[in-house]
Amino acid sequence: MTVDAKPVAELPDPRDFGFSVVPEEEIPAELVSLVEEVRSLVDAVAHTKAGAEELTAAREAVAAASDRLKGERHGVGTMIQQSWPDGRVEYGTLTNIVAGPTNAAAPPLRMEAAPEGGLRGEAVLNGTYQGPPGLVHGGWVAALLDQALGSAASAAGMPGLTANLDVNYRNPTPLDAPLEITARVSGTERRKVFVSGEIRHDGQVTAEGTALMVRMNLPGDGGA
Ligand SMILES: CCCCCCCCCCCC(=O)SCCNC(=O)CCNC(=O)[C@H](O)C(C)(C)COP(=O)(O)OP(=O)(O)OC[C@H]1O[C@@H](n2cnc3c(N)ncnc32)[C@H](O)[C@@H]1OP(=O)(O)O
Repeated sequence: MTVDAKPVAELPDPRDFGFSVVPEEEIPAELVSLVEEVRSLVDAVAHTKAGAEELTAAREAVAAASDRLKGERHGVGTMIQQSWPDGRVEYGTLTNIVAGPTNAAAPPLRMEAAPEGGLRGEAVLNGTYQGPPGLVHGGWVAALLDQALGSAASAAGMPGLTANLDVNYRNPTPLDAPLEITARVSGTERRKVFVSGEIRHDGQVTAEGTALMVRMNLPGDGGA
């Protein structure tokens, strides 16, 4: 179903709407490396059996590290501009909880153009994303799909916000295992963008989702 589809010729530049934008290539390699280390730290803390002395020493080391980073900060809402090998430029938020490259709480998920159309990405979620024993929390399964579906709409030139998300959990989604996430636009109607996607492990669908994204109301849309 495609009615009155209006993909934008070029994605709007968030700078034109007053947002700060950081090009991904300007993120220092040292920050990328620090974020990786903090991801390991969160996992280590969540699972540690260390004794009181080691825990106290670790807390002091972490507090000292926090103090070192209490200088100038990016504001909430800062965006990141990512350029992909396929030539696609995407804007997201720097600290997006699913895909933000500087957010140590993000897995992170990165979506690239899939040969069959739409987008494809891979992620491994460790034990800090746990719901049932050994399995990814259902809310995080939904979050992965929401992000992938939103990215698919954005990659098709129709960035927007999720108005509705439906998730079917078909099989358990394992922790510490490679997950494949796929998403694509299935139809449009005025500003409504219908998207669908799946999460797979070892080729088996663990969850599938559909969403309605409502495309950003841009100047010149005439309210369509
Ligand atoms: C740079 C970017 C990077 C983009 C990067 C991409 C990655 C981001 C991925 C993460 C996605 C998120 O987490 S987004 C965060 C979670 N979502 C939100 O916070 C959104 C909260 N909701 C809203 O702000 C609003 O309700 C909107 C924007 C969704 C829609 O408001 P609106 O703009 O005023 O549009 P509105 O006229 O109401 O609706 C337009 C059309 O959609 C229909 N519609 C609206 N809501 C629904 C609904 N729930 N179910 C069915 N249909 C609906 C209406 O009937 C209408 O159809 P018709 O009359 O045309 O037939």
